Amino acid sequence: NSTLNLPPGPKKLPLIGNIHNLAGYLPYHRLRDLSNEYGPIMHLQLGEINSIVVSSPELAKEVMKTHDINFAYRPFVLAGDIVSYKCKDIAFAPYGEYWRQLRKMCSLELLTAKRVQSFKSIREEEGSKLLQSISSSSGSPVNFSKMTSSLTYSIISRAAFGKVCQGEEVFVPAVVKLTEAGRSISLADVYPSVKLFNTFSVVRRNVEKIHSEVDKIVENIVKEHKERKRVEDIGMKSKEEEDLVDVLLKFQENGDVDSSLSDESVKAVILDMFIAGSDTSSTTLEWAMSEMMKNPSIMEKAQAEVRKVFGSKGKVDEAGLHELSYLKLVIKETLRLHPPVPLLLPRENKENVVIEGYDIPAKSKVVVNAWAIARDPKYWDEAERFYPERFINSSIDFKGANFEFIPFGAGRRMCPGMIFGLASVELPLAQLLYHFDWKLPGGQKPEDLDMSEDLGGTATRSNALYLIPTPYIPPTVGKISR
Ligand code: HEM
Repeated sequence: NSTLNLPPGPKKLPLIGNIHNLAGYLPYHRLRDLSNEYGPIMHLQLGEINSIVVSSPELAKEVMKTHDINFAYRPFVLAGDIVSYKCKDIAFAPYGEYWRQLRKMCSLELLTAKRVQSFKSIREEEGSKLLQSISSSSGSPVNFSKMTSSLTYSIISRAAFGKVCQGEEVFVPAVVKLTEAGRSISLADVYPSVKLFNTFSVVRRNVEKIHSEVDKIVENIVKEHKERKRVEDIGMKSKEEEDLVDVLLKFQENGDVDSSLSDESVKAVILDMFIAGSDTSSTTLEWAMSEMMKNPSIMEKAQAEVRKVFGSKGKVDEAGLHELSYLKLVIKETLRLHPPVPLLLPRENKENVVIEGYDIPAKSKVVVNAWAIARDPKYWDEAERFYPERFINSSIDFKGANFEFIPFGAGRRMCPGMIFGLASVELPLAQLLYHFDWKLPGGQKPEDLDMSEDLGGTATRSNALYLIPTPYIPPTVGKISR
């Protein structure tokens, strides 16, 4: 590195480089503080790995648009390698033909607006179950965080596996454990040349153990689907009845994915859907509700809108969601202040490249601090304030064209599950606002609500959100309709 003009960064220590600069902090907070000192493009040495941290919209655009192909690779992460069946999923697959085929499958069938729409009744039924369970605790505190997390897992479970699958009840808790274990950083990740770290890694042992439990269950689910398909001839199933495993098996059978969609690939993609698709939505629900509890006037406005749109219907359905323009602004503002994946997924560049006059060596780990960018007062007025109205008459959106607001990433590797994710947030949020009034427990005032964060699989609240629900009785309706 000594002959290169690397971006600035904190002083490096022998052997560990800058690892000590990150230990013990929330990484995206710490990286924002460091970038305030060293600038929007920073170099950190993490053991043997060159790590580049980008913290401005302009530089995010350089990485994810101008040099998109070069930065479309993912760095090696031991835990991710195990979870993804050696990169046979979408998120860890290296940029190339196999990954391209998987993404094509997402945009043609797996995660299209039409497919997401076909899961409407799943969302409505699971939402109604949640409302019933909250109703039964009316007047006493409910663990809102836990409830929304189990809601989004149920939605993805039913979308992925259909209705009846043996082992599903153990599968979800095992995937939660796997997601937690899968985020571990191991010595093998930062000292790849020391093969012993890879072979004898504690992370390897833990993750392999949980992964093999999960693998057995998902293997059975895939087998069940194949068997059912043989007996029933799934070709007769309408698209609305297909679940995600059915769709993947159809691609496998037709040889559409480079003739190489093995059973392992099917399992890897299904696990991706769970890991990438459930906590991201429940975290968004949790923060949207937290921000509205903190800002009662916003809560009132959102509730007034949903209660006006659905009026005396007695229930919220997806057909009317497009009328909830203020609720959509609330969700947008939640994703700005609380992007569930604050550092996106790390990228790796295949070739040496110069950015902002600095050398970025090939195979650097490149991190975009989307959280810091979305709170930067240079780009946002009253950046720390939760203010959904900021998006009225603004063309700024999260679809990957405005680099100051990239909760779903941008460019080739942008999240393919955005429509699915938003659908799993909008309906439940509207239902929860329509059917209940909400209070903080223990006489807490809005300003007392703790908003501190923790980085689990996603950037969640550090303490679960407890709220007291009081059922709202719509003008001409006596009970929650199912
Ligand atoms: C609020 C919900 C969600 C948010 C905020 C979110 C965010 C993200 C982000 C930031 C990335 C990395 C993008 C990049 O590297 O530029 C990503 C990747 C990905 N997401 Fe999502 N996501 C959400 C929901 C979902 C859902 C519901 C699914 C699937 C059912 C999904 C599947 C994926 C996959 C497969 C990738 C990897 C893409 C690739 O590497 O090519 N996500 N997501």
